[in-house]
Amino acid sequence: MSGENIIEVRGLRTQFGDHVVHDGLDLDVKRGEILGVVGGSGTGKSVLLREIVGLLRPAAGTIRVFGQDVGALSGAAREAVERRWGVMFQDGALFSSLTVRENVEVPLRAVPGLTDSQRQGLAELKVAMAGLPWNANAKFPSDLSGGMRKRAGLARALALDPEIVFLDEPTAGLDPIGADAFDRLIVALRDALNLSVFLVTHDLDTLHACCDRIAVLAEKKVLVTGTMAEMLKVDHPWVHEYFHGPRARAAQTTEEAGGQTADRGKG
Ligand SMILES: Nc1ncnc2c1ncn2[C@@H]1O[C@H](COP(=O)(O)OP(=O)(O)OP(=O)(O)O)[C@@H](O)[C@H]1O
Repeated sequence: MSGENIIEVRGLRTQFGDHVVHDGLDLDVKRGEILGVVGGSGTGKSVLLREIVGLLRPAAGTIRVFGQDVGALSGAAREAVERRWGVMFQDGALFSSLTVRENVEVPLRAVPGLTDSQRQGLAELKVAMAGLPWNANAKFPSDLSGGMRKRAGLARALALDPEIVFLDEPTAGLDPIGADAFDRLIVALRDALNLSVFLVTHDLDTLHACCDRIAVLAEKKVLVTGTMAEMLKVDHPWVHEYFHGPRARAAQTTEEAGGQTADRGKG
């Protein structure tokens, strides 16, 4: 991990009508790190992700990615920046009428000069990198398990060799073994591809297994950031309950037992 901030959010305000979700939110993501973003339901984790990737416009504040103010970019400059990140949405957000390989080909269609067979080959490579078997390429999303759909969504997020991957609750709905495998895949891909990862999660096991740092959203901002060890010392009611409650103890026990899945999600 370098000290360079690959994402910098400053003074972010998000408002839907009278409902203020973020007010004065600051956040840094460092190049090469896996940052876990946690917080109670409705604290605006997914909205923050959507704002950083430009799907929602904040009411105020700046978001710089790769040093560029993404809110100020348009046209070709904006597209060039968007090609440098990949997003995996919670449900995979796959096109149901396309096969897995065709879904992964969608972002590759924007790359000039690729022949059909080069594009197909690249898509198949990403499908393999996401840990899917060869025969998944020709399957439709409806033929896949939830875990396989997530891997297909990840393959699509990796299509353009991104520098940053955004993952929205990647292990939600997975069984413990599938979730453990996904955690390991995220770390392996970060190490192999030198990715920076912005990971929204409720999953304490994922925080233990994957994240270099954690950012806690509460009180309309990033209340605190730090390592898991630092989170354990934070004296704030929500943070304390989250990191010391029964689920946290189960996750800690699992980690101490060498990452075995037996206790994952219990508590
Ligand atoms: N397009 C929208 N219009 C109006 N309100 C919205 C919109 N998108 C999100 N919200 C509201 O913003 C708040 C934050 O939503 P968000 O989905 O980011 O929460 P979250 O922290 O990801 O929650 P969870 O952990 O439950 O997924 C919620 O109160 C939600 O209802």
